[in-house]
Amino acid sequence: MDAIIKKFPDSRGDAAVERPTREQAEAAVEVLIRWAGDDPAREGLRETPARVAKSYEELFGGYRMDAGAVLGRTFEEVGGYDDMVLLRDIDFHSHCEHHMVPIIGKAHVAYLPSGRVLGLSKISRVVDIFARRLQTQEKMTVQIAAAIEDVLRPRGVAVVLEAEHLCMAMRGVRTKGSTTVTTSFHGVFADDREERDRVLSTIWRGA
Ligand SMILES: Nc1nc2c(ncn2[C@@H]2O[C@H](COP(=O)(O)OP(=O)(O)OP(=O)(O)O)[C@@H](O)[C@H]2O)c(=O)[nH]1
Ligand SMILES: [Zn+2]
Repeated sequence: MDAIIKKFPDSRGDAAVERPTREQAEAAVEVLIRWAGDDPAREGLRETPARVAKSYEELFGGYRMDAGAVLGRTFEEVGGYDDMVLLRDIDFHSHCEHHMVPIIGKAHVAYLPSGRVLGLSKISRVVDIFARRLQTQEKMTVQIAAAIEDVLRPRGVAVVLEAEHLCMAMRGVRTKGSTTVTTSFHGVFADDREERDRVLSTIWRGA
């Protein structure tokens, strides 16, 4: 059985770990139910450890996906188009690595091609791959930008994430409705203020 999750080249800091068995994962959920104060043996909760273990495979499936492989399929046939490509308002759901509570937000991803372009869906897929890991918003922003930069070598990449952290809304400080914005700019978007302003104004106000 493959007990080790491979450290993907694009993962930038997500360590390789030994995977527990499903039985061990279910037992851990049972302990957390008791820690919350409920009885895992009662009818409504009896199947819950199994459901949670299964849902984790989906919610955290990003550890078993390789952004480089998804982005690897690029193409050139775009009729000479060489201006900015921006995918705006990509919904994502992640979990903060401090509390394992949801981060819900939108990603905006732009690049300036240098010959090759990406299939548009691949940008959403890459956001999803990094969202489905335990994250900080800063790390996720950098990972998305770095993955596109590594594979496509475009003239510029800009990634903007805006998200609500439920660990701040449901617990702790209980600040509701605040949005955290993070950005990562590479190439032209880092060096040229006009290009950076152009991408930001397109993200916030539309073309
Ligand atoms: N920079 C950053 N901080 C985050 C992110 N998600 C959650 N946090 C913060 O991580 C911090 C963890 O702080 P700690 O003091 O170690 O933990 P805590 O006692 O649970 O903190 P409180 O949330 O203030 O109750 C908190 O300030 C969270 O708001 C993120 O994506 N980026
Ligand atoms: Zn948190």
